[in-house]
Amino acid sequence: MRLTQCQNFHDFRRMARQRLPGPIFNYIDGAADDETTYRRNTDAFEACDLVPDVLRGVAQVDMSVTVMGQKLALPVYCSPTALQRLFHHDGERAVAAAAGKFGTMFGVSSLGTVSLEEARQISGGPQVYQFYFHKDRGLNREMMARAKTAGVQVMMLTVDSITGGNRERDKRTGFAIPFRLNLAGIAQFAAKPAWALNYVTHERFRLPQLDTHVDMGGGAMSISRYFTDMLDPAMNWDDVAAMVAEWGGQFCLKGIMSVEDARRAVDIGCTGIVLSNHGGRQLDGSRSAFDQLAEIVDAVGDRIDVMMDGGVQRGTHVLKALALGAKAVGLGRYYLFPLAAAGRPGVERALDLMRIEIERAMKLMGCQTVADLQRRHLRFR
Ligand SMILES: Cc1cc2nc3c(=O)[nH]c(=O)nc-3n(C[C@H](O)[C@H](O)[C@H](O)COP(=O)(O)O)c2cc1C
Repeated sequence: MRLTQCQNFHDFRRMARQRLPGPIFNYIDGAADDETTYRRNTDAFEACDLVPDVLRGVAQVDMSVTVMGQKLALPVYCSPTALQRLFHHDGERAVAAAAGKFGTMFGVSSLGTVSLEEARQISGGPQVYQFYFHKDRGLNREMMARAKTAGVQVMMLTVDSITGGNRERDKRTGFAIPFRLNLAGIAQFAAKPAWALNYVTHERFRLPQLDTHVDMGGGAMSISRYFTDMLDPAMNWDDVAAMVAEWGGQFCLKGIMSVEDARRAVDIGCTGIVLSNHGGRQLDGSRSAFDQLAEIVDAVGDRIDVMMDGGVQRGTHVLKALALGAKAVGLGRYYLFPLAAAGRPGVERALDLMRIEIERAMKLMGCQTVADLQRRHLRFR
């Protein structure tokens, strides 16, 4: 399969599956427990229909939005994801460059494989630093100071990962960092020699955000042990309030779902929240962000920027979320499969297809600007 044959999410996913060793494909594609939340994330968009206006003079369409003080040319951004150089040797470099080209925002994960400083130099677009809260408060402060020095515009604290989700596909393959593959996993790596060749002929795999704290080489600290040993399950609202004050800029919480928590985020001075269930990878059975969106927008939408992610595969999904009041929509696997399939050209093609789909759908909906999209354009079945 070739990149030019990829027309949508499913095509990119198929191409990524052909290229990646099974354990890595399943790490991206998988989710927690029975993966019910993962499935619902996309299905939720089918719960309502778009009701278009016509004859609205849509020769020019402006897709830009302003979210957390950042002007984005598109109402979608690349949500932070871990370990991107495992998926393609260019990893975050490819995503940062593609996001910059399309004038949108991208996130670098604490578990990113390219340094946030390097990503900042590659992309002209606004950058999010996705942060986990460590037991070591000094480390938290150090990481925020580092992000500030690098010129990161938005701090994003992930709050839905207080403990690791139950990813049974990874247990079956033995996927872990450092690799601890079982026999079946090793066989699947052997079946994809092109990936293996790229992996060994490019620079060593690193986690530059955590380099000095997590030893990947000797197998001393795996990612799951990073979660259990270094992150602080005692984190509470007071801890986060202190971080928000210390950062003193755009700060959002990723993984808020309840109205109660959304109000608290406003109270402690956050400028944004992302409704998210981590792509179904954490609490299986939790509600989808799209299902929960209207309730949250109604409660706090006039005081804080509400974003959402999870299951977005189409421009029309984005339009539905915007119509309910989301300020912008995060993409996860939508750009990860293209990254795995073809690196930077893959991510660029995916973002371009998304741009074309959003523009076309806005025209067909009779909307010149994102602000024209209203609740009245949606009817729930
Ligand atoms: C492979 C993978 C790695 C991820 N790594 C992180 C991470 O390091 N930090 C984080 O906050 N979210 C992470 N996420 C969650 C995404 O940021 C986003 O919330 C999710 O992918 C959205 O769902 P979608 O993939 O259906 O679009 C990850 C998701 C995937 C698929």
